[in-house]
Amino acid sequence: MVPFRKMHGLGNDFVVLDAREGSVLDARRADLPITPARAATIADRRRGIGCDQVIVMEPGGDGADVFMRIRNPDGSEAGACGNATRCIASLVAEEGGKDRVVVRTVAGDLPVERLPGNLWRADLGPARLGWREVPLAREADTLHLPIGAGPVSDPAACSMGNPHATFFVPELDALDLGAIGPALEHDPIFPQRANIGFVQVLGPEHIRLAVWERGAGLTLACGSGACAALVNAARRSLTGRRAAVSLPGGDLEIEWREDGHVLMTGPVSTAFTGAIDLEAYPA
Ligand SMILES: N[C@H](CCC[C@H](N)C(=O)O)C(=O)O
Repeated sequence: MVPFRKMHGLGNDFVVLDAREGSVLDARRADLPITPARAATIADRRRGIGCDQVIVMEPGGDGADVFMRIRNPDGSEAGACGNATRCIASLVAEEGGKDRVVVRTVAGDLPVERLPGNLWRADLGPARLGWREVPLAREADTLHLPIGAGPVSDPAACSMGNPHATFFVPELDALDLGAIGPALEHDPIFPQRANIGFVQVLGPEHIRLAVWERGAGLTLACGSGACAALVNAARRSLTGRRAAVSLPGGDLEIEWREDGHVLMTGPVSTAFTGAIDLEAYPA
């Protein structure tokens, strides 16, 4: 049996598996790999445990406390997951009795620190603003992309280690995100698809955000999406460089630092722990 921990950040939920040295899933063992197919079944809310992302902890290597592998329910690997970054950081901080840890991802090393009141602040690294960094399929102004669907158009785009487009709308509740999300996620301008954020600006330090996530669909919260939304709002002078981002699952505090790095502060929760027979999940 393989132990797992069911965690979430503002309702953006994860199944966390441990493949570090000495764990049942020790990454050096080839017999129980978390393949894309296996991750997809684990994430399935009927055939598996169910979650927005499957997170596998692997050895961090020099300079990092842990490596975080991120898989969406469709099996695709992602370069960033803000809410899971806080969750994984809290686990390794607890293990090591530390208040500051480094979570390594394919997109870079992310320092995370514990704050009072079950809050964690993660540096999600620099916002990448160039069209090749998003990435886009062709040269375009990342502040005004020539795409749209239904009532929305003219998004801004950036990468937080994963691709994001941000649409600015007058009233979030007037949108049918399920109807327009898939077409935008798969727009040909995004060669790696994209996470699609919809923002209603409430003031210079407060925005509402809903995200249709790449490979996952509508989630209650998206940490990297909140970072991208704040950066894109600030680039358009709709907010300052720091704002509260209100998502369906709750609020994150986001700051786009003068050095380009984006800080995200928010809570961490564990819902339950359990164990699964991984052999029952097709590789
Ligand atoms: N669906 C995202 C990964 C998870 C991002 C989100 N859960 C977060 O908290 O940042 C992608 O494919 O880039």
